[in-house]
Amino acid sequence: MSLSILNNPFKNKGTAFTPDERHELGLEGLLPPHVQSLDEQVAQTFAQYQTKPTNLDKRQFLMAIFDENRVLFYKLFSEHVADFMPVVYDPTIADTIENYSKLFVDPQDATFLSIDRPEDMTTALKNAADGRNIRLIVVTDAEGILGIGDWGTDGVDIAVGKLMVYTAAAGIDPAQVLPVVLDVGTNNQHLLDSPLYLGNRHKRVTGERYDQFVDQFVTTAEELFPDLYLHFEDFGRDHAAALLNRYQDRYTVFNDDIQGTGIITLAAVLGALKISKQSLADQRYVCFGAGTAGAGIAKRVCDEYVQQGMSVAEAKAHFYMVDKQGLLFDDDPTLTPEQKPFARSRDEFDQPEKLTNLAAVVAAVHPTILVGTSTQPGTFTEAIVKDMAAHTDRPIIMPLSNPTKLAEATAEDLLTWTNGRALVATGIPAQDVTVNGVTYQIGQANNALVYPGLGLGVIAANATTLNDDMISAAAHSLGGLVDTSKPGAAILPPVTQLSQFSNTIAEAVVQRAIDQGLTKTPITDAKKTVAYTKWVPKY
Ligand SMILES: NC(=O)c1ccc[n+]([C@@H]2O[C@H](COP(=O)([O-])OP(=O)(O)OC[C@H]3O[C@@H](n4cnc5c(N)ncnc54)[C@H](O)[C@@H]3O)[C@@H](O)[C@H]2O)c1
Ligand SMILES: O=C(O)C[C@H](O)C(=O)O
Ligand SMILES: [Mn+2]
Repeated sequence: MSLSILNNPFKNKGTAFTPDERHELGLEGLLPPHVQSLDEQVAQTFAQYQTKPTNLDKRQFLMAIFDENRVLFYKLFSEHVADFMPVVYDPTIADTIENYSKLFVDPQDATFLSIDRPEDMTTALKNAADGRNIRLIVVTDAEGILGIGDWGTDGVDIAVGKLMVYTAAAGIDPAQVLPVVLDVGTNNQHLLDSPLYLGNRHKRVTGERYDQFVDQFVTTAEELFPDLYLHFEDFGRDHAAALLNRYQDRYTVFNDDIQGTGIITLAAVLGALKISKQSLADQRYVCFGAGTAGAGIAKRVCDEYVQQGMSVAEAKAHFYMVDKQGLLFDDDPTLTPEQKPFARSRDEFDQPEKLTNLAAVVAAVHPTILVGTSTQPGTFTEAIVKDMAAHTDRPIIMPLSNPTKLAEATAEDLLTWTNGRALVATGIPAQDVTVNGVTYQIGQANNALVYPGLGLGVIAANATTLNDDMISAAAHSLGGLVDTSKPGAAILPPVTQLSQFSNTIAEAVVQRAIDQGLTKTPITDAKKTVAYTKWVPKY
């Protein structure tokens, strides 16, 4: 019993156990005599954290604390959110995924579901829940981890990391969450060849068996955990939108890459327009990399046009999608269902056959908004950016591909090339940039700025569904928080305020659920409901 408490991160307080507790729990002699307060533990561990030379070392150190003591981990995280985000989450999480099998020491309470053992599904989920009331699952099949591709079982860390941010940012109870990886194999040859690889050593299963396995997972999880909010993360382009469409009317589900990214990028656009004092109606939008995120964002921004009073056809006329083949045309048989609504007609252009790359499209279209979700580093070149900036005063440019090594451009280059005129947000955190004596703060257009608050709202409301209205409310609540009074202001609120605006988002989402009658039980006060639901790290 005594050792099981020290080994249970949900119950362990380590040196903070009082003499009475030590006596009651049979811990006499199992801890050093001095009793520390939580604050003392936080100060000591933070000092130790600061001695670690690299972000990967820092993360390893924090994960050891996570494995031992959740309260301490989240108290520490919540006091240093902006500091820890790039270490616990993106971009360092990409390094941990790329080295997962090599660095493995602990499964970190994740659930590993193998397509080769579907008969174990129920038992596995029950084992992992261990009697806990699970309200939130982040599930991945790891086919499209960030922009780094297929990582099989090793992609489980994205589910673990996303959940850490949920709790640190929005106070989701860490005892009510479950990270899940669906190991359906991997097409990553490097993993298949690696003697250390911990996942199933075969190619990805696709088709009917894949669909059945995912379906078995969704229905089993929903049955075991009836108040579940199910977050899909980093599925491949062929599955992400299809799965969202399949389940969103039946269950309370969310796709972060489609919807989370859509919300944050719309919020960034609205923030930018607040600064430039322009209207959405006057924008021309180019998406570079029309995959899961690119199409998800375009849909969200397009819906905003419609909400502001345009017809769907008028709204779509503002969008130009570019993928590997160049501008997407409606006669292209390879278009995905998500790309189709935005494909253009060749008749609109003098020389459509020339529009096979981003530079040609920018030259032809003169976009005012350029969003990068292509996974192709450095593709927002100086020539392209200068061409764009020659036709608009305040070009809105967002290189969103993660991690750092895949970004389409750096904030510094974008501001330098445009003499400070570009309104920029990046996927990963970026330092301030000074151009001509003005210091520009760079907003982070990463879905981590919205999914925690959105999730807290959905969970607090115990919403029966997550619909477009609630999603739109989340985006708008964030846009209102941008401080445009100073020159160089960022187009999104800073990560240092993540806890505050997660709360704002959650309240807006609960209110919208109440207004639409979508709460499982009657709720009257959104603010109180959110406050009541939040978990606080304390002993
Ligand atoms: N900032 C955020 O919050 C956020 C959220 C989601 C995704 N992302 C990033 O966006 C990127 C894409 O993610 P995704 O989930 O959409 O992946 P995806 O695979 O679904 O989409 C990538 C798209 O880029 C296209 N592409 C590849 N090479 C190209 C090229 N040379 N020119 C033009 N297009 C090209 C692909 O064909 C595909 O359609 C990743 O780097 C990911 O980290 C960022
Ligand atoms: O994980 C992130 O940093 C954001 C996003 O979900 C992505 O896939 O890149
Ligand atoms: Mn993602």
